[in-house]
Amino acid sequence: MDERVHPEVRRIADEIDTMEIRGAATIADAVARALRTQAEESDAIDPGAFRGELRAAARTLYETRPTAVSLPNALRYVLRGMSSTTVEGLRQNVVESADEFCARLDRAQADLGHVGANRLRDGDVIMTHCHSTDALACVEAAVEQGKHIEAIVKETRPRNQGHITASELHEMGVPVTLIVDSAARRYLNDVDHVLVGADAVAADGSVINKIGTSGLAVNARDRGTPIMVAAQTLKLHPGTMTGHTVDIEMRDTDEVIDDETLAELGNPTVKNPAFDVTPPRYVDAIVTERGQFPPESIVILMRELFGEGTTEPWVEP
Ligand SMILES: O=C(COP(=O)(O)O)[C@H](O)[C@H](O)COP(=O)(O)O
Repeated sequence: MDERVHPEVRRIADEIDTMEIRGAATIADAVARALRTQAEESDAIDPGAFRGELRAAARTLYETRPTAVSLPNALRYVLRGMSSTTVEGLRQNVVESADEFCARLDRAQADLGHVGANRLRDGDVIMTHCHSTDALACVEAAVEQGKHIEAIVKETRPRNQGHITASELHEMGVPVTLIVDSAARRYLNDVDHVLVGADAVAADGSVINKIGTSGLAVNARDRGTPIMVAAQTLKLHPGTMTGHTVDIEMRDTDEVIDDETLAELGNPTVKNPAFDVTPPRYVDAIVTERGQFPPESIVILMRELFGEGTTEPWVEP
């Protein structure tokens, strides 16, 4: 571990790694705040040392989880603000960029919520997978508009993030039916929209989200149920414009089965991918704070936002 990295940044990195901090938007908010702390607490004596410290902190955060592109996008946003030639000026740059980033994130989610809410009608039933703050912002806005929405919530094995979704929908006054993941197809006939979030959206409109999203989308398409992805532009993956693919995180097998039970089964191989890729043909709309897009046209928005490429400011020059 790099000694220059502040203990608070390490703590946040650990919590992202163990998923106490999870979900793409929440991770982005946490890493921006972590960089802010690193800058505030830095005792670097010259601008070069300060930049090196911030790079080291960013690298520690970057290496926690590979799939949610909101993480590197947040690091880029905060670090690209470093333009001053003095330590005090650089500190100020980072604090301001981090604050601006977090405020924009909140605003984007609220704006996206209003766009998504327009797709939902009074009396609609949605089906959710995992827990997405962007997706729930759409439901919240619809409820605030006075619409009655009901939800069928998939539990989302192995980590059961569906429980968080069920509890937050309940707090909004949305009646919830909780189902096991394998019951999704059975209940799709009762559903008006599948509503999920995204960890990354690729330039071709593919959606990378919690494992099980692609199977749900294929089944929904088969039943004619529209699939709506709520993803603020922070989830757009700039690297995919230049041919890079999205790395799918493989997590520990102990999330799936404990060692004792595994041994009783004769120690079969266990695979635990955290995410999957839903091709654009199974997605009806990607809802962002900039409006809704058919997945195939998302690349136009990406070019506008990122140009043709991006930097990796956590890499040593
Ligand atoms: O797949 C997940 C979370 O996976 P994990 O639990 O493994 O982090 C969420 O759907 C997206 O991150 C979007 O969330 P949000 O809309 O809150 O950014």
